Amino acid sequence: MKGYLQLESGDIYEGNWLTNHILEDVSGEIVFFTGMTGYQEVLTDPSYKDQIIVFTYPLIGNYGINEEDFESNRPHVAGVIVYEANEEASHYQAQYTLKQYLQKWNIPLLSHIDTRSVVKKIRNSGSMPALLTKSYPKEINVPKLCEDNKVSKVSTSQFETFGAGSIHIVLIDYGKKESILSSLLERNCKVTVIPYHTSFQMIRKMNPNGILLSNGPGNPKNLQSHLPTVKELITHYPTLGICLGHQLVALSLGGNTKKLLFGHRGANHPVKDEKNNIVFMSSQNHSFYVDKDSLIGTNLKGRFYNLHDQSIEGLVHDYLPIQTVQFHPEANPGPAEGAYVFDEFLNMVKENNRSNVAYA
Ligand SMILES: NC(=O)CC[C@H](N)C(=O)O
Repeated sequence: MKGYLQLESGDIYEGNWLTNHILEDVSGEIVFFTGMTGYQEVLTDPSYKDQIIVFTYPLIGNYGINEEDFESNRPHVAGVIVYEANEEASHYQAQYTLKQYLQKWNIPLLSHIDTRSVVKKIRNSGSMPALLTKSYPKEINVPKLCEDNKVSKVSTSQFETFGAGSIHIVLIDYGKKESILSSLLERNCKVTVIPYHTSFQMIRKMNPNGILLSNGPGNPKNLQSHLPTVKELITHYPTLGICLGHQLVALSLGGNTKKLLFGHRGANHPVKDEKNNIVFMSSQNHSFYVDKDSLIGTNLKGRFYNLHDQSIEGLVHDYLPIQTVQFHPEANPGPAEGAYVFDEFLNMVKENNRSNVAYA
């Protein structure tokens, strides 16, 4: 069955609508991911909530979908665009093909779209609203993007504790990836995952040794009303902020975030760590970034930089034990070269315990 991708710019692409029983049109912000593998992790990363994802690698689905590599309990993308979708999954762990999995969750999969051309459009004009439809669009009817609070759609509603280590980390769930939790558990932490709107007083009662502010979907400025809590947390506890968490730390201390033209989404973004004077490859998924000039007077300083566009990839604080990263140290998908950020964070937490800094 034919299907169409319409961009806000007016461009229309014809492809094959593979998830046949899904009849409705879907709309969302169109973004692209450049990794050759890792589509399962991308589909289930809550930071992709409501986005239409274009995979640039021309053959997606070879190894199917398995039970091991989910980053959350369901896919979050609004729609999926590929050049070719492999309908036979050849991997011993595969439980579904890509199409079966998306069909199960009512998410349209459109193939044989000229993904190169779509990506060139996005690179020139920026991430934009797009529509996936089964009937040829006769007029421009791409809905505007909805600037809602997407974090509220993906954060947990429960308090849950994992692991039994002596270091207790409270993980604030703005739409966390499972790999962030497992990165802490592998390092023998006790981790309590909590809803994003939990108050400072309640977190304080949990007596954490450190705070991890997770990744999450949408514009960080949609969480304006939560910034006072973030500020209170980071001035009382050693903190690691990842992606959205990094952006919230910057906003809460008076910095500013802006939107990139087309975002960073892939598994090979080179990052420079100026503290250790090394360059490594990182996994990334973000549209927003912290504006360097806005940090003047905040006591936050850049430590990590993206070598493609020099944008900030991580911050440290002049005197508080705060570390933030825009990239994904938990990888999945992509290289784990930045995983030492978790070790540094836990060393910072232990050091803080030892010196017992009298924060408040
Ligand atoms: N992965 C993330 O946490 C993304 C953060 C934010 N939603 C952005 O797009 O920039």
